[in-house]
Amino acid sequence: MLKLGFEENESKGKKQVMDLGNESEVIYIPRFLTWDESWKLLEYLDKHIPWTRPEIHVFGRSCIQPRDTCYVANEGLPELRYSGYQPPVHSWDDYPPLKQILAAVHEALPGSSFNSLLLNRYKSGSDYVAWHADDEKLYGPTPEIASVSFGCEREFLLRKRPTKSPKVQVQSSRCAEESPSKRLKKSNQNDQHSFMLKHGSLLVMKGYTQRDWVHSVPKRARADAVRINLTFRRVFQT
Ligand SMILES: O=C(O)CCC(=O)C(=O)O
Ligand SMILES: [Fe+2]
Repeated sequence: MLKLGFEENESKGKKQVMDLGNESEVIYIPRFLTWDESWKLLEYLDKHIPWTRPEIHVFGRSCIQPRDTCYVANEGLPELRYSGYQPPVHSWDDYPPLKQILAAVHEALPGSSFNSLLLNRYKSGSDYVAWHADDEKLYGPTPEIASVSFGCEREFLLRKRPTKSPKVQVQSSRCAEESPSKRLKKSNQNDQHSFMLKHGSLLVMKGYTQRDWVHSVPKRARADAVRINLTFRRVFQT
């Protein structure tokens, strides 16, 4: 099996470390994987992953998740459940390239040990993920989440949760429609951040980012090509 090389050098593009305050941090490495290996991986993932577009349930309403998804995890972990949906668990062994990407991510993030992976496929600019936090209990209080992107560049937004009555504005739904731009206008400059997630990039959310911030990938009319995103997570045994 070919090793995807993670080397700490200039060719990775500038590594950005963003301190969000209160022990929340985001790291962004634009050229984590090379352009060529990223195209091969995109092609492989598009073709071989058993994508589904499940029905999810939010606040008593059901809707079709506005993107394709697949879940891969180690055996014997507590099951993931979000928006009333429990994704079937697939095995790493059936998708060797996922293990290669996992190894490269582990190499880039010393001390990390991810045991699960949520994959998303955005077929076009009308696919999206609504504002949410990956704050499911099974990830613990300070989850490290490593996100690798392939294909069409899409905007990844981070927004601080309001300090008062946090539940009011935050959608735990990942399918609800809302206009991020309207909300963004109201908030402070330091309470919102945007990253154009490049083909082959790595973005890491750390510390209390899931407790204090929400994130989304909004619809974009002009994004006309497929994007695949992989988020590696560690599920804790209870
Ligand atoms: O596609 C992305 O960049 C983010 C996906 C995400 O936030 C999630 O799957 O929880
Ligand atoms: Fe997320």
